[in-house]
Amino acid sequence: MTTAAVNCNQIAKRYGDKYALEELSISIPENKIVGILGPNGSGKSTLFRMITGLVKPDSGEIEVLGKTPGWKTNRDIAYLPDRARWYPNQTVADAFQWAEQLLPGFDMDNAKDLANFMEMDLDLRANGMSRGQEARLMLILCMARNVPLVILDEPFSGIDVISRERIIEGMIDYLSDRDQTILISTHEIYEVEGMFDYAIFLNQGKAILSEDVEELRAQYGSMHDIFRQFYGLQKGGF
Ligand SMILES: Nc1ncnc2c1ncn2[C@@H]1O[C@H](COP(=O)(O)OP(=O)(O)OP(=O)(O)O)[C@@H](O)[C@H]1O
Repeated sequence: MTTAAVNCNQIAKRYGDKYALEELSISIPENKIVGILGPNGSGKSTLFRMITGLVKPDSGEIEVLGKTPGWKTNRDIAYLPDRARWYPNQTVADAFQWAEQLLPGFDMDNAKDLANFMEMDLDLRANGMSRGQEARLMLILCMARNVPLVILDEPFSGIDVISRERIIEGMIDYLSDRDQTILISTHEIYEVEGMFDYAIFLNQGKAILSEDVEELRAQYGSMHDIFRQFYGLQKGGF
């Protein structure tokens, strides 16, 4: 039987009179790479913030790794928020040392391997980093951690298309023998969908599909095709 990493039962979260999440009931299976997909404003980041305990549901129940989210569960979660900032004068190597001291489960050897395939120079200073290099650093800090749940909120934005393809290939390889649940939200669905074992499609705060990718492919075609069918995807993105 598959165990759930995250269970949401009839979750609602409202800002003013607008629902960010509404009647959300999903069960995210353990040890899978899961695409959390949907157009702008569909509730992806709100769901991630709720999983990390930063946002509380107005109603409904959420369980993460078998517990109510909060500081206790956060030791077991590596979270890459969509609007991260880095400190200006530190090098990549400094950032790794900082992470080794402060981030539970951070593994220096993993970080160095990841830096290698992402072509990150360890002497590069944060204030000299391009947006794409900063995105790589944040991704490495998150993925290098041996924790059961990793949340990557738009990890590839700012990374150019050629590097992105290489990074995604490297990630598939790196993640293939790790027992972790990885949640990834992305708008680069066409390039990334080969990574996913499971996908959840959100629309206006509700889950419209939540299924193994193989099942979804058999029923609807690619994840990109699902976007076309369910959200009226225009050519070139959404
Ligand atoms: N702190 C907040 N205050 C007010 N409204 C919010 C807040 N956070 C989220 N919302 C609203 O909740 C809805 C869901 O937002 P959320 O950021 O979760 O969407 P998203 O799917 O991550 O979007 P994107 O793809 O653009 O990152 C949006 O309508 C957004 O405006």
